[in-house]
Amino acid sequence: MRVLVVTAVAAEAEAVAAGAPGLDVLAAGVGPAAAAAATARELTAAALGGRPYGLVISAGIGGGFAPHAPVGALAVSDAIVAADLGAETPEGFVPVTELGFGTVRHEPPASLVRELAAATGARTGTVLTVSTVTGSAARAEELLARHPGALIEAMEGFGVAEAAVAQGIPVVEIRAVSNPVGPRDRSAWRIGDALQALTAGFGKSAPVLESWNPYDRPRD
Ligand SMILES: O=C(O)c1cccc(C(=O)CC[C@H]2O[C@@H](n3cnc4c(=O)[nH]cnc43)[C@H](O)[C@@H]2O)c1
Repeated sequence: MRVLVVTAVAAEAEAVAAGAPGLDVLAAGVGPAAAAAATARELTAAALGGRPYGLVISAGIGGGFAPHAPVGALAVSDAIVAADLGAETPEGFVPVTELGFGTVRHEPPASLVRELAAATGARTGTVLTVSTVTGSAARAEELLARHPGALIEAMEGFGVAEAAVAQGIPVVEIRAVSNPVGPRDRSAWRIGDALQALTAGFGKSAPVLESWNPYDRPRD
């Protein structure tokens, strides 16, 4: 099974490739729109070339919600959620699904999440996709109140997932925590530590990714 890993920037792609050199890795740009466009292009080219992908992974660094996702931790998504796709109303935020449109959530195969977490020691939980990085405690609390299972905030997963799901391909997100979600503090960033955790996590994930087959598993 071919696996496509989609990161935002080259440093993340290099960290993934250092851990799992056998995977195809694409640096697609920052944000959900760039991620969706590049992922769709890559999946379509592979399918037209007769070598379709069987799994897509959104990967990179991300913000961690305290206390469950400290800096340097690795997380595997059991849900990929668009956290700011909706409307502000006098009563608060309303997701697009409640407005009668689209979707805000994709769920990776449970067996894959379990096996990746067991192999890597990663935490599992919801990974939020946002278009605006959280910069205050109030916003972090608001997101956690709406998504009590949230572990991570990043900017690409939902875009990658939309592109994969549109082509019937399973998707999962793997993130290493570079900073806490909350008040803006560039001095608290640990990008090097997060990239190292990403490399180690992909190194441990490689055997799972080589053997996982969505077609010969009992139902999740
Ligand atoms: O300038 C800031 O305060 C700031 C804070 C956090 C992240 C950024 C970025 O521009 C990084 C975007 C890039 O990295 C991923 N990422 C890493 N940490 C976070 C986060 O806390 N919230 C959202 N995204 C994050 C993201 O997936 C992008 O690829 C700037």
